[in-house]
Amino acid sequence: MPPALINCQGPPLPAQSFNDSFTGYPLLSVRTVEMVRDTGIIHFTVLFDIHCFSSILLDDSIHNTEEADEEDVVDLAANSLLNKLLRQSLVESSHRVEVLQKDPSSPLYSVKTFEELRLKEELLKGIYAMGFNRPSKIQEMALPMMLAHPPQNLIAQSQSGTGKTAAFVLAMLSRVNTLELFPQCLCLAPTYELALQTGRVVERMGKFCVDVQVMYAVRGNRIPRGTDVTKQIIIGTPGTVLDWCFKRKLIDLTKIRVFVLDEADVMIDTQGFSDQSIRIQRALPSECQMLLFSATFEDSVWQFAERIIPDPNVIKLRKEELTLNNIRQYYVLCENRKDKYQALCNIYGGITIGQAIIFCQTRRNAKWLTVEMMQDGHQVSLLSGELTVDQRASIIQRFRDGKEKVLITTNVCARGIDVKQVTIVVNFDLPVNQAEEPDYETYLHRIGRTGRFGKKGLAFNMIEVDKLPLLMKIQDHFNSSIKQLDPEDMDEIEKIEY
Ligand SMILES: Nc1ncnc2c1ncn2[C@@H]1O[C@H](COP(=O)(O)OP(=O)(O)OP(=O)(O)O)[C@@H](O)[C@H]1O
Repeated sequence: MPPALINCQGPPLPAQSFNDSFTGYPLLSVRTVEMVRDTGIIHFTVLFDIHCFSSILLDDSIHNTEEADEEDVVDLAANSLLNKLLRQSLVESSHRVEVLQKDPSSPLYSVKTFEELRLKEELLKGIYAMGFNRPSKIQEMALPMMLAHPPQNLIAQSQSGTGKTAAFVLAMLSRVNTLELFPQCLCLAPTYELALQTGRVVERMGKFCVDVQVMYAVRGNRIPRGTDVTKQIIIGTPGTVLDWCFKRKLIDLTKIRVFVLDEADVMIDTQGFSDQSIRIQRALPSECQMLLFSATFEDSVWQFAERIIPDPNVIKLRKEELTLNNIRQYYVLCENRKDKYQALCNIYGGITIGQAIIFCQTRRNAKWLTVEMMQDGHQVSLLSGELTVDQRASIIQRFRDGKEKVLITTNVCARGIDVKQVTIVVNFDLPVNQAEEPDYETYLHRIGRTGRFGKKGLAFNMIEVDKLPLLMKIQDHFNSSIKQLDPEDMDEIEKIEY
């Protein structure tokens, strides 16, 4: 898509101001700003990129491109970053924390306050400055283990947002000896952006620990061989850390006291990262404290965790389960895409809809639907995989703020993104896997989000006749009823309440 040009006149403004003035339009981003002074008037030439549905309106050829027909694959690292960017507070769980001690006979400590941890004054100040009043559920159990003497190893699993990062950052900050100017704590993260996010937490929590410094071992941060690295906390991606340790000799692994492997589930999903992490871990001294964190605990994560963390304590906090119990599910039989859209309009016209998320299987369908709805005057936004994580975050935030009533998306947002006020989910296309079988997990994630925290939700499935057997399989799988709805019967539609 070629960039577009705006010419305008006005007072002198830095380029950033142009970006700021376009932040209300997440689909526009400023590429360059040129300023020309002409007899007292300043002319600006702003070159900006138009993303998403604006591009379709301007470029019909998109319907014919292969790219437009792509399904969005779920990118774990991008989702994790998105979650972090959007998170507003701690995620609570009603489950109990499960603890498996390496030595079951040793007493199990938990804390209810940060004071009980006897932290350095400046660290406690940093915690309170972040607005933390008391440890989160996982921190209550994990912090005493992480701060124990002698240090103990830990594998901790709990869903995103439950306070794991804050816990290991606290452990790293409390173990740094500020009189020693060399790397003492090493944290591995799966991507550059995730490393930066962790670094920000170190900087915020360590705000009053003025002698503690962080450095990023990430691609692009080129430090000449032989440089004397004096920063005590290193956060980086496995490949670059390996390079810094073995090739460039910037980090002496034998002096590391705390080793953290964050987002283990994302890490093992990235080719080569498990082996690189294991090579790093093998060079650490035996007394180094080793900590591993993961938001999920499939067998593969568990196997990796056991390989890399010797003699661990294990802490798990189960996730709130998604359920379809509070959700009334309907299906509408349709001939084709146009027909599905018509049915959607009838439903939309028949019931009062607060906010809705509509899921499509491909980018092409999502774009097509966005254009149709916009042309019919609906306020919609489109979220699909070609957007950067920042653009996705901005679109979701606008939707959360109620600026658009409908969010059209692909599987890119099927999991993990909470918008509490959404009560209606539409499957414009059923989720299917590569074998063209129903994707039950994704169905549950798409729809289960509406009926959370005891709220009631509504789900509509738009089904082509040949897809009906798939829907029946979904119904059987979840042992829940999905009722047929006649999209022409407005009386019936109007009776649906939520
Ligand atoms: N004890 C606490 N009290 C209040 N807020 C907290 C506490 N601990 C962490 N938080 C906040 O809760 C949010 C989630 O915490 P954190 O990032 O540590 O969770 P996480 O489990 O590491 O999530 P992820 O897996 O996405 O990294 C953050 O906004 C963080 O500042």
